[in-house]
This record gives sequence, C-alpha cells and structure tokens, in this order.
Amino acid sequence: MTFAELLKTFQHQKLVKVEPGQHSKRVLLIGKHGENKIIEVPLGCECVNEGNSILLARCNTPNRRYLVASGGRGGCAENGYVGERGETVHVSLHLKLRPNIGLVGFPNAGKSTLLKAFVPEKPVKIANYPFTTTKPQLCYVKYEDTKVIEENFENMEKNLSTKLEPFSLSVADLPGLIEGASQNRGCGHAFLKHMEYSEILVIVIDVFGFQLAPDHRLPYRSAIETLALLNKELEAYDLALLSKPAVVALNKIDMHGGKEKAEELKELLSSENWTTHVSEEMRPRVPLKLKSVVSISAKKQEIGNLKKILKDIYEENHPIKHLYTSEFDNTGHKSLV
Ligand SMILES: Nc1nc2c(ncn2[C@@H]2O[C@H](COP(=O)(O)OP(=O)(O)OP(=O)(O)O)[C@@H](O)[C@H]2O)c(=O)[nH]1
Ligand SMILES: [Mg+2]
Repeated sequence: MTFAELLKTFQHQKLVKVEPGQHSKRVLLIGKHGENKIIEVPLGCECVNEGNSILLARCNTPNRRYLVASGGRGGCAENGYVGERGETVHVSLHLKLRPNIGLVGFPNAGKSTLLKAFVPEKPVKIANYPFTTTKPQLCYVKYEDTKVIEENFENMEKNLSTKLEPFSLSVADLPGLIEGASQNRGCGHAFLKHMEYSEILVIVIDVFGFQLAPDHRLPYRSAIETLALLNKELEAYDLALLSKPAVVALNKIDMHGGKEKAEELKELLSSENWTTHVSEEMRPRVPLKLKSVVSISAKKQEIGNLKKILKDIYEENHPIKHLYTSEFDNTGHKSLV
C-alpha cells in the first residue's frame, strides 16, 4: 500500500460495534462476555469519538491495545442472566505524519520546489498557482555517509575504528497555509495536525510576499508579514508548535532584487523583537524560535548550508548516548555510564 493510500484509508470515520454478551445457559450459568473486535492501525494514528470529540487513543507505541468500545457483559446474577449489548461508538481515525522536518509556508512560497531541491529524483508537482500541493508528501533527504566511531571490545582490547553509516532525515511537504488556517480556512486543521509530530519546522517564505491572486481586493502580505501570520496560525492551533526549532528559508533570491530583499529580511529577523516590524493585528504573542535564517533559490537548487543546519539541529536534539564508558573497571569489565 502506498503512503497516500494509507493516509486515505485512515482518514475516515469507522463504526465500532462490538458483540453482545451471551445469555446464561443451563450448562453455563455465567454468559460469555461479548468478544473484542480488534482494529489494527498504523503507528501515529489517533482515535477520536465523533459524538463528543474526545480523544480515545493516541497510538504511539507499537503493539499496544486501547479499549474503544466495550463488549457486552455476559449473563450473570446482576443482569438477570441476560447478556448485555456491546457498546457502539462512531470514531474517526486520524493518521498524523511523524517527519523529522515539516515544510510550512503560504501557498506558492516554493515548499514543493524546495522538496525537489532536497530530493531531485522525486517526482513533485510544482506550479505557479496556490494550493498545488493538496496532500502531504513525504520523502527522505539523504546525506553523505556519516563517519561514526565503532568500538570493538573483543578480547577485552579497546579497538576504536571508524566506519561509514548512511544518514537521512524525513521531510514532509504540506499544502500551503493561509490566514485563518487554524480556524480551518484553506486546508486548515487537516494539515496543521501533521506539524504536531514534526521535530523541526522549515518556514518557507517568498521574499516578494504573498497575494492569493492578482486582485486588488485581496490583501497583499509582505514577506515578514507572511512569517508573522504563519507564526500566528501555529500559535492559534497549538502553542506547543512554537517550542520546536524553526529555520526560515528565504526563497526566490534568484529573482531580480531577491538577494537584496533577503538581506533586509535577515537584518530584521536577527533581532529578538522581529515581530514589532508588523502591525499589531498580525503580531503573534509568542514568536517562533528562529534557529537560523537562510537565503535560498529552491528553483535553482541553491540551498546554501540548509541541509547541514537541519542535520546539526537534529543531532542537537538527539545526542548520541554511549551505553558504555570507554574505560574498563577494575574487574576487567566495561562499566555502564
Ligand atoms: N524564481 C523562482 N521561482 C520559484 C522558486 N521556488 C519556487 N518557485 C516557483 O514558485 C511557484 C510555486 O512553487 P511551489 O513549489 O509549487 O510552491 P508551494 O509552496 O509548494 O505551493 P503550494 O503547494 O500551492 O502550497 C512555481 O512556479 C515555482 O517554479 C525559486 O527559488 N525561484
Ligand atoms: Mg506545494
């Protein structure tokens, strides 16, 4: 099953109806409990009761089971030996992506073009109109094989050697967000949810700003305003998103005047109070944690040191834990850290 098919399968409602308990019989005084129905879901799936919107299960651990609807109790003295009906619950199953990196931005900012720059061999739909990407697409950014130190303690001899190991980070390209996404405008919630599990946010900004269509009735937003508005949408959806490390990619610097615009923006974003450069109604309460601001031309596949920055942030978040110290204790065995 492809990833897109998997997403489709798990993004719909299900009726969970479990069996009733059996009545007591002459030969079996206590009736059998209604049998469980087991629904297997992929990791990262959330199960929500459609009736009251209560989250019933967040399936983050492999092979763990959650009780969503209880089977009917078998006949016993308390129910007059008459088997009870099982519960019936309408649930919706949501599959959330768990990419290392989530690409966030207004429509047309160049998110898919950046994905293509990361993974040139991947067929990606890119076009000069908003909402080209309608479904999340996931792929892996490969890095040159990384040197790792291998410890070999055979025969109690300390022998350190280096070997090469492949390293990659998963990246999700998401449909564009617009003002009001957190209130479900545009593609809204359906895609903001995938950011919950992204470890690093890459905010793709068109240095020339955004307008949904060339129509004077539609508002034009400058590049810094788009960043502030995206920040506001993330804040309104879930404050926790703002604690994730964020990298801003200032895109389209190959266009006339693009480099100058990117330099101006970098200057504005270098201050902690960058949000003061937008009007109050666009200003988020909690600014994003901007780890780095990079100027890029996704179209020309000139992305500077963006890949390295992302790997460095990833490694900062996942320090390698050595299970053993490199010293032997006095019994001749290695000691645990
Ligand atoms: N000149 C120039 N054009 C770019 C660059 N990056 C993207 N574009 C163009 O901008 C348009 C939109 O690019 P996409 O990658 O589809 O934008 P997106 O952010 O994925 O858009 P949605 O999927 O609608 O959210 C396309 O015409 C791209 O060719 C760039 O670095 N330079
Ligand atoms: Mg796209």
